[in-house]
Amino acid sequence: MWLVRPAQPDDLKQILAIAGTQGARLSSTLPKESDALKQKIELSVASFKGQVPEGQAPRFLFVLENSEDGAIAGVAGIDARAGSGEPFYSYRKDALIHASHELGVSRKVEVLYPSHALTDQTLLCSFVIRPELRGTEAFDLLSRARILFIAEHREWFTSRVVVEIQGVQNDDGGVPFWDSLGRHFFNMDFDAADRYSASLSKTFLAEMMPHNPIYVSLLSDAAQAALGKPHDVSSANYELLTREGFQAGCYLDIFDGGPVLEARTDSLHSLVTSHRKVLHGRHEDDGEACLISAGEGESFRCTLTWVDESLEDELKVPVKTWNLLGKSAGDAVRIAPL
Ligand SMILES: NC(=[NH2+])NCCC[C@H](N)C(=O)O
Repeated sequence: MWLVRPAQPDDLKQILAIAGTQGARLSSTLPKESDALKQKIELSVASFKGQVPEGQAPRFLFVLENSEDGAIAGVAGIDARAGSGEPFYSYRKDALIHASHELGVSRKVEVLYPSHALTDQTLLCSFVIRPELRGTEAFDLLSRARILFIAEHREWFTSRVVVEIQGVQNDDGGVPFWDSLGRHFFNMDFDAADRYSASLSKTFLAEMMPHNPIYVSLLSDAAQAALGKPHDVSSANYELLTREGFQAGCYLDIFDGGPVLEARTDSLHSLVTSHRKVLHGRHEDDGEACLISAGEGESFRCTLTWVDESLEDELKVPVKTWNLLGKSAGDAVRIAPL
């Protein structure tokens, strides 16, 4: 069975392997270097315990584990505050009218403004899954388990949630938006910049990022076409998040021009449709398939199960679900329809 649980220091090797399977091509906020990843896991462990060091914001990292052999097949994160104490960078796409009454011309010009507006909003991040699981139930579980976690610990998170979606990258590794813009200022490949931004400090962004607004019409045609477009490999993720109620607004990723999706936390679909129930009685493998989560903080677990709901708040699930969640009769769980 598939289980989502908090990442542990022992998972380091397996998580590194997963971060690698993405290939250099795929960006995520998951560091691909052992030391940075180790630190990220340590901060996550402290976050789940509610013991984040002074001056840092909670950053949670979950893994998708195959309970039969303990193999990890995916990773997903939540940063309680985007930027985690530092500014969080985006571009805001806006428009200006350039017009001359005398000449009788009027033109709408798109402009990208560097913005820190999303700083401190809750951020879904670091989503990586084995490619063969993309779009499956395990994929749903890994992504949506985070929303059940937010539902269960609502006070840890802010009233809005954002997600940066990977933007367009060609098969040869070229990133049109980066090649037309970022490359001129950062003087490095997209992959290098992407790697730096996944490591813990981001001072290089403050130093290298152009401070002035960018006129979209001065970018290459390919870069303009890529603005706000998700990468093909992100499409399953994009669709899932759209079903959760996320929408693309005016914000774009500063490196690849990918869309930034936004939602009101309290309207997230899995949050609204999930219910707290009490575990009671056993049940066979049939009925309604659901996501089920249990446990607070470091003991949080989430899996897929068959449920039989009775009147009142009692819930019957198969014995193996009880075992996987480490819960017994009378314990509270949360379920959401698949
Ligand atoms: N594809 C990327 N790595 N883009 C950089 C994202 C940086 C992120 N918004 C931050 O401020 O931390």
